[in-house]
Amino acid sequence: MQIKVIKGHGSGNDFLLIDEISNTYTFTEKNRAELARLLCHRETELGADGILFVMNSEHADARMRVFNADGSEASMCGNGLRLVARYICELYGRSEAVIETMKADLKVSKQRDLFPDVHTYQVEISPVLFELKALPLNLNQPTLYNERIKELSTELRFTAVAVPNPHLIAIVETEQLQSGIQKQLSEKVNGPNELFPDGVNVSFVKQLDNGAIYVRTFERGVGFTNACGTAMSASSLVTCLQELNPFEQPITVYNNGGKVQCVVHKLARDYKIDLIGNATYLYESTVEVNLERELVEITDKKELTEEGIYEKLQSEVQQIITKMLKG
Ligand SMILES: N[C@@H](CCC[C@H](N)C(=O)O)C(=O)O
Repeated sequence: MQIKVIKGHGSGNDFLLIDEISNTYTFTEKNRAELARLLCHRETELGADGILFVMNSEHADARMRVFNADGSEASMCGNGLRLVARYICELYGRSEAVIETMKADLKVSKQRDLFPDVHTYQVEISPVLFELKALPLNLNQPTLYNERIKELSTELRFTAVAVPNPHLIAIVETEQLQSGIQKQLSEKVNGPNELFPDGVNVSFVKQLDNGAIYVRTFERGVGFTNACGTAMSASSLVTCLQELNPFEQPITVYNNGGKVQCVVHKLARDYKIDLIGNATYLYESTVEVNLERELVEITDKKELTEEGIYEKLQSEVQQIITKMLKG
């Protein structure tokens, strides 16, 4: 079959966007998982952290489904939603839209560029759930807030939150970032294990100046990625709850692929987060895919020029991260 894809990224978290609104593909559920495993594989010419399928919605402007590189489906994807926001706003000539995701309809809108000439979108991250059954996390307590999990580490304290995909977050110091502990415990909770039967995204967060944090995430179904939008949003929330950053004010979140801003809103009964960052396209291409024989061939490719502009933001951020890690 022939498939048109757009390769893009949000903070270096890269995706293949497939438009099922304008094209009449007849993918089965099995096909979507197979396409994710095949096209995202880094040894193919494409390679990505996941696939974003953009579909018609019965009640919203469009629907997003996100598949991780291992073929598992995630309920949400913050960086991916910014790409879908851009795609739908440009497709319909709008500056805002509502996108249906697995568990919620989310507002998205075009914003002033975060960095000169970098397309910037804001997406809503909601619902926010602290009940352990929402992740799920099998511990004999209702929630986990800044607490130890003895099976994972004797020194780190974790908060568990679903937004609504599952996240485990630890606020750490530079030495802990530089140790191998994040990889070790992330692999444990994302392999067969009793604590997190569905796996979990694991983030280490370091507070920088007031109003700025650094977040590194090991993503469920992928491994370490440059950035994870839902993780940066959940991490911002955790820093507000620990009074490291204020609610209702922009928090700059540095990551290995760039930077975003998060604003954490405290509502009457719960929280919601605005995630604001780039939606950068790298190229558009047509691929010939044979799922049975696991073959992919790019038959047409149009490079776009946006990455050169984004690299300026990226090099500024790299200097900040290097300085931070040197202490
Ligand atoms: N990178 C995404 C999250 C993608 C899904 C995640 N790996 C999961 O399985 O929950 C983001 O930007 O939020």
